[in-house]
Amino acid sequence: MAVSIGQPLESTIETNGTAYSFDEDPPDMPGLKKSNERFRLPHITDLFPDIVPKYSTFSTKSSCLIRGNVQGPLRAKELGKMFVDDRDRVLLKVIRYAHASSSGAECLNDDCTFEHWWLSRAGPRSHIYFEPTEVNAAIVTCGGLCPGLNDVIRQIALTLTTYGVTDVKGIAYGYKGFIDEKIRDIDLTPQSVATIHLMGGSILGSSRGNSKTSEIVDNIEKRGTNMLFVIGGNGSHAGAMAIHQECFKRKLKVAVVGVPKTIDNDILLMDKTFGFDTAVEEAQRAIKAAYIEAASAYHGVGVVKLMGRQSGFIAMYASLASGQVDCCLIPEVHFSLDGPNGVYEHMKTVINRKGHCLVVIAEGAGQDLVAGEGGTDASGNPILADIGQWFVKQAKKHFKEVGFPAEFKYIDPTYMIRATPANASDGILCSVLGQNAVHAAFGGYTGVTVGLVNTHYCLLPIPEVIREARNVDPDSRMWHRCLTSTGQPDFSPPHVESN
Ligand SMILES: Nc1ncnc2c1ncn2[C@@H]1O[C@H](COP(=O)(O)OP(=O)(O)OP(=O)(O)O)[C@@H](O)[C@H]1O
Ligand SMILES: O=P(O)(O)OC[C@H]1O[C@](O)(CO)[C@@H](O)[C@@H]1O
Ligand SMILES: [Mg+2]
Repeated sequence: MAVSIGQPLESTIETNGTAYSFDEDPPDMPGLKKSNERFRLPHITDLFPDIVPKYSTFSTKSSCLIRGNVQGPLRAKELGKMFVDDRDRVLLKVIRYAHASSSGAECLNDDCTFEHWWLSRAGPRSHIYFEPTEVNAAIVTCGGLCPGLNDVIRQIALTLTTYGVTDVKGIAYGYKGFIDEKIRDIDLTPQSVATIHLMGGSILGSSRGNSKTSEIVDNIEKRGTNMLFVIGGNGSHAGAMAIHQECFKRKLKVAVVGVPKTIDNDILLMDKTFGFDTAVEEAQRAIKAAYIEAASAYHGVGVVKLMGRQSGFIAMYASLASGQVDCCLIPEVHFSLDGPNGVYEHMKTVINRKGHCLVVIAEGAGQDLVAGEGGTDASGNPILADIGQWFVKQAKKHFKEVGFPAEFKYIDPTYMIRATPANASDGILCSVLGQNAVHAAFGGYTGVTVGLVNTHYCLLPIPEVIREARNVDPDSRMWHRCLTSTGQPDFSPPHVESN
């Protein structure tokens, strides 16, 4: 039997995306059944089916906490549209490609049959699975820094307070803070977090490596933590998932919720992650400086290195935003330096035409050309060779050898960019993600993360967003737009047919 959406709040409590009981998809929601399987969100009731949730203590209509059962069915009409229904869904994809050859098309067949994938909507639920006074919450930031970390920490702490939680701890220096007894927790109160978003970095500190799941969960158990918020990238999310699974294995009632942090924007399925916009904006200062230096020198060449270990989103968007960039090199697109279609030839053409040239290079670009440093960091991420310095050295050598005068100015603003506070648009993204992480935990969800998908905030199962790193698709409209802006040719080395 198909169940229609939009039942009033008084209806029976529905949770966990399984609320639709049907033999076939509702007529207006093709693909719902398979979406509910693929994007099923783990829920506390999977482990404790007998938990009876209570009416939410969260309200935007009351300036004081709503306690006990005051907010019963009688108040449902009054509270009106304040809550998100567990059955609300957001479409993952919205373009219906006519053919697989359409730019950016990802299709299962030549006709590009449209697939409906429905995601769960994030937001406050009418019923909660934790008694706020019994919540012992912990927040941890792991991996590299990113603009907006403090905004997320702040908003999680403030939203928890809104529900009536009084025990919120910051775990210092990433997962290490759970394991190393010498590392002290940081008390997070509305007062202590009030202005932290005005600063870059993370007031909790961060780290890589050192994350033995069983030891972390031992510590979670010892402290009695029952809500854990992990702000981090794909590695941190893999860690969060492992913690969630270990908690389930030990039958611990702990909600583990992630907030994706990646300046590189390399998390799957999401429109963008926080810190990315700020990075693109902050990169403009370096690009502009490099442009001015290059344009003020005879045959000046400005080179700017930007972050992007495996994904060139920052370099691509920053180049597009600048409009001054003549050559953008990213990890996803191989390039050759020499030859008629190589980077050097393009640079010479641009210099001959304009008198100067501007190159943006992502840190992960051209790693096949430069001899790598080899090895991995504490978390197992590859340690990259410095492509920026290498490129400038090689290019200088080349131009000297061919007798083409050129003056190079190199800027590496990577850590300056990473340490800046979030801009306004990231500030909003961080705040909404932080709030939604808390709503997810109170709604009983665990092993989930929050993200912006097609401009709507969604809850996603962690494994779906960290299956692999999200990359720039060289066939995408955005990369083609970047190429249209830089005017660079296809630098790919010529394809050699093998016998
Ligand atoms: N597969 C995994 N399982 C459990 N923990 C992991 C896993 N991968 C990484 N971690 C842990 O997650 C933390 C952060 O990982 P990592 O340093 O890779 O940063 P990240 O979250 O991916 O962010 P960034 O985008 O800055 O790399 C580390 O403490 C690391 O040990
Ligand atoms: O210097 P760290 O902390 O190893 O981080 C560098 C890496 O972190 C990132 O900023 C991702 O967080 C990558 O762009 C970069 O390769
Ligand atoms: Mg990572």
